[in-house]
Amino acid sequence: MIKSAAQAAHPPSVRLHQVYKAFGGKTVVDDLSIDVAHGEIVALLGRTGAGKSTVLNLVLGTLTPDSGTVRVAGLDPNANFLGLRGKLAVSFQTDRLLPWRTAVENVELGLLILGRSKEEARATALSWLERVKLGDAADKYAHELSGGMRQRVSLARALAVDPEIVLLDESFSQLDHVTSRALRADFHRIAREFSKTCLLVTHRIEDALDMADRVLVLGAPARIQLELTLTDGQRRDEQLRARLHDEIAAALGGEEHPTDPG
Ligand SMILES: Nc1ncnc2c1ncn2[C@@H]1O[C@H](COP(=O)(O)OP(=O)(O)OP(=O)(O)O)[C@@H](O)[C@H]1O
Repeated sequence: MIKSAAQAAHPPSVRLHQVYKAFGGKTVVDDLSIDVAHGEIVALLGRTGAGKSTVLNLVLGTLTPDSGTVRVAGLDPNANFLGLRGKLAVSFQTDRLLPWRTAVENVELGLLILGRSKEEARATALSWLERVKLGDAADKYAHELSGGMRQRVSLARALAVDPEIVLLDESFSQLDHVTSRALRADFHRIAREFSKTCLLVTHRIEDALDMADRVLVLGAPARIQLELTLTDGQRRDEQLRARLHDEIAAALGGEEHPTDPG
């Protein structure tokens, strides 16, 4: 990968070095090393059971490696949970919105927890809802929003605290193809505009091809089987995309793997 000046000036935002993890004698992560540079978008693709969630939990610090090291913004995430507050944000497959709060109240919650004033939190939350094209829905409750809109609120909530690193855990997987494609495009635009470092975990090839600078295909146990890089110009080249799609599908094990035709 060619490094930008910003990337060259920063240490990797996320670093896994020779990480090994087993559950009950079964190896799930096997000698995995990944560096995600500042501002880079990396997709981890793998079949069910490949260990994607385990890798994500290691980055979140909710799991510790049996051996090897994990660093997030230079910190051990397991030992520095509070130190990473506000630096690391996650968006999950389900939106996890609080149903008794409106969209804007959901987005401002993280800001209030970080100690921002009510006025500042409200203004920041509203600006993020505008960026995800939900300015008109600020006062609606979750049950008044579609699945795609709820996921947009969830992304606004993750981004509003201005994290250095955003983790996406199958964030677009439950949405229909048209909705998820629009959301991926908007997320990609925002991530670029704000130079966010993103690690996205997905089983959908289209998620990776639409957003990632680098695609890592994991075999089981989690070990890199294929690594591809993709520029924004290349991702718009339909022929190249089709070829990369096939290459990734083959590495994932062909037709057993769910793909996204949309
Ligand atoms: N806490 C745990 N205790 C025991 N086994 C676990 C634990 N967490 C994960 N595993 C096992 O590790 C393997 C990898 O699971 P993981 O959830 O990381 O895979 P995944 O790629 O995220 O799969 P999916 O796409 O289905 O979520 C599976 O065999 C799973 O049963």
